[in-house]
Amino acid sequence: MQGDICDRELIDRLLHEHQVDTIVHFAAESHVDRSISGPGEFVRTNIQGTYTLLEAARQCWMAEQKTTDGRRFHHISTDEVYGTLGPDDAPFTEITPYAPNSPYSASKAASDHLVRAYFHTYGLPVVTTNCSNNYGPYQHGEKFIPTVIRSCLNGEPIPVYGDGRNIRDWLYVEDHCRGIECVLRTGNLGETYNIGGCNEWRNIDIVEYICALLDERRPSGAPHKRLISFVTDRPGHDWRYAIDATKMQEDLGWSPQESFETGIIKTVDWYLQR
Ligand SMILES: Cc1cn([C@H]2C[C@H](O)[C@@H](COP(=O)(O)OP(=O)(O)O[C@H]3O[C@H](C)C(=O)[C@H](O)[C@H]3O)O2)c(=O)[nH]c1=O
Repeated sequence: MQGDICDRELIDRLLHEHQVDTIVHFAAESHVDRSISGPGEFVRTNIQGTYTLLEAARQCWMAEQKTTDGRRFHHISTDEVYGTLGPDDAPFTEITPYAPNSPYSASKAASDHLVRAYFHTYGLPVVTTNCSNNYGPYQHGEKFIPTVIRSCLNGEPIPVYGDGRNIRDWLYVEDHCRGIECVLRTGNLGETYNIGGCNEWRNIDIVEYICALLDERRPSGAPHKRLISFVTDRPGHDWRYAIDATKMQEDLGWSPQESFETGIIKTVDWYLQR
């Protein structure tokens, strides 16, 4: 669906014309750096936009059609709402307190709270999933892994923020999709589920791994590692994210199928074949 998520008339029309009974709410401004340079659009899209969708669903399903049977509002969110971890901290679980640090994560936390409130106050049938860092084919070029691969292929500096020791938990996009499908089919209404890749990597290790893969698959005469360029750190840069996906595993039988090593080969090959 294309259009402005804050356009209530448009959303109402779509819900009615297509007799929508399931909403999977992916729409968001998602890039932390952009939220630092321009937080307003994140407040509008992520908070106002989620409110607009929730209100439209409540009006259509509850006020007009007067049934929530077979209806479901699935809100896609992020592990960034939990803030940052230290080296020895346990990974985020569904009961980790919210502590967002960037305008992006604060706007997603606000949207999660609105979704929760619509369940508790109005009984809207909602579920929320909070995922770790996605990667794979077709990812937006602003993200880290596309930036690394593109820089290598163009022979340009690979920008690594700070000392490159920040850690992320990498989730292959198809594992995320399988997780969402699983929650859509069998997740309990009102619940939240953490979907993570169980793949914690330091940024610098990711860069070196991709450089080595490209040295084999697209040799350029000199090691791609030479392109690594440490640049000014992101303000308020969260140090580590990691998800404990036990609830997904034990309650719904989901676990990621890709290791980082298998997922990154598929991703790099997708760029090489384009
Ligand atoms: C773009 C870029 C990033 N980085 C570093 C910053 C992070 O430590 C790491 C990943 O950065 P990226 O901006 O790709 O992703 P996060 O800031 O971790 O956030 C992402 O994962 C979460 C779950 C979401 O919810 C966000 O929507 C999504 O954008 O690489 C660099 O070192 N250089 C770069 O050029």
